[in-house]
Amino acid sequence: MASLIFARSSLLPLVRTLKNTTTAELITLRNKSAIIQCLALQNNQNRFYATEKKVYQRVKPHCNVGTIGHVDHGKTTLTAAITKVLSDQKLAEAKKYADIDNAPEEKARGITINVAHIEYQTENRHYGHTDCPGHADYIKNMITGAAQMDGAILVVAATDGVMPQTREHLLLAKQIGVNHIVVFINKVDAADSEMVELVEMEIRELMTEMGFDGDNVPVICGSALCALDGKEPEIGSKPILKLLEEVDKHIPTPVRDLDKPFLLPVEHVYSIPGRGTVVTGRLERGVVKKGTDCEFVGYSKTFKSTISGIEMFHQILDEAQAGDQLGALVRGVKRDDVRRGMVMCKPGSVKSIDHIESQVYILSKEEGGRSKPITSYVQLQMFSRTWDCSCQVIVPDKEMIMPGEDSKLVLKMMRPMVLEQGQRFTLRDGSITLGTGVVTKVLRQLTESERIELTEGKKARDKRLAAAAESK
Ligand SMILES: Nc1nc2c(ncn2[C@@H]2O[C@H](COP(=O)(O)OP(=O)(O)OP(=O)(O)O)[C@@H](O)[C@H]2O)c(=O)[nH]1
Ligand SMILES: [Mg+2]
Repeated sequence: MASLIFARSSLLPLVRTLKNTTTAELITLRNKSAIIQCLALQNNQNRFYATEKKVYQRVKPHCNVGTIGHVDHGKTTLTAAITKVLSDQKLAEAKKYADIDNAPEEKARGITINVAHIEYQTENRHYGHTDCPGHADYIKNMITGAAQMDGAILVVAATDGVMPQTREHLLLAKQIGVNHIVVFINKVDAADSEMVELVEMEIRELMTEMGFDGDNVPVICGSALCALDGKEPEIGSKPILKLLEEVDKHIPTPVRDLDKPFLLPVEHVYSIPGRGTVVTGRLERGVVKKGTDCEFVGYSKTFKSTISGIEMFHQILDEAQAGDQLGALVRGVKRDDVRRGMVMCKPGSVKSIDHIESQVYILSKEEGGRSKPITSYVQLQMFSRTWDCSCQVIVPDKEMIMPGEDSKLVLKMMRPMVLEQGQRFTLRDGSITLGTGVVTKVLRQLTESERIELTEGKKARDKRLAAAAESK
């Protein structure tokens, strides 16, 4: 929000000098670069920024991908090779290996991740590409969604075949819902063709075993190093182009947030005398219009209403889009009916959930976490969107999770809240952030007796059960 205000206020005087630019038009602009882009377009001569700053032109659909796979199998070399081959077609800026491998540090909820964000295009799409320098960075990046991937390129060296991290990255991809994978068998310059065939069979088998469509997954064989060095096009640049063709075809363009049913996590609720109740927050997805029916969900409650007015920056508008920070006037709702943490959404599009399976990364001490491991039955505070709620953790499959480790975790919520597959959250204990996670599966609702046991303890549950039996 701050940056939006900044963008508007710093650019407004400049904008006003332009002919044909009304304030109303500006309100619909999303951010600084959009404003710059719009100015450039309106001004035809691209006088303002085009010479100083590259303007991102949204002409092709955007897709986020990344390279995953075992250490040293050639993920970074392949990333560099892709930019090299595409730069020959003026579709990317060639990046050197060292530019990618020295990825700047990025902080995602207290976790430092080294991640390189590379940009390139094919004829059909614009890509954001993520490459991480190390195994731990991949795990953290995938769980925190620091660069959420719509699909991934799995790199396997023909010289090694499937290795432990090939498995681990695939498993994690499956677990968190990165379902579209294209395989690149790398280093074919250093392996004979029989070996390459064997590795291909091995990967298809592994992927089938993990629940991917192993028989039909595109597998391309080549040498990233040859492509990067501009040598042997048959195993160099050609397979890279083939790979990109398969990525274009096989990884679907994600549904844009604007096309999804709308959802706004409530940040604040105000009562405005003479007008009614206004809820504020950032529209996470979809589009809302004045007059739209809505539903409030959270804290075990669900009720319907209608949006009778929308405001942004103290101005009234008819429609708001994903990304907008807005206030919505809601009909027939009392101030006390709604509270921060609920969501306002398209009726019927979300549910309150109290039992989930997740994949979490537990922070190490150096990352600001605790030095103690996490064990079953402890109670932690879970934060997601604008709500927080106590929950009980169950560590399945093992005794405990050590700091710095990632693991599956089952969470039982003290109160049902809006949670969806793919939703990210953090776990805290007092003022310490212990870990971060992503919902991988919604489990069945807790039974009444499980709920009593969870909120009031085993004794209370037994007492109630006994009382109920007696009254029968
Ligand atoms: N012979 C041969 N070597 C390659 C090829 N691609 C990469 N290499 C070499 O393999 C080594 C590892 O390559 P990287 O690109 O750093 O591998 P990585 O998967 O990014 O490694 P990490 O980020 O450490 O997991 C380097 O020495 C590369 O030069 C190839 O096609 N053929
Ligand atoms: Mg690398």
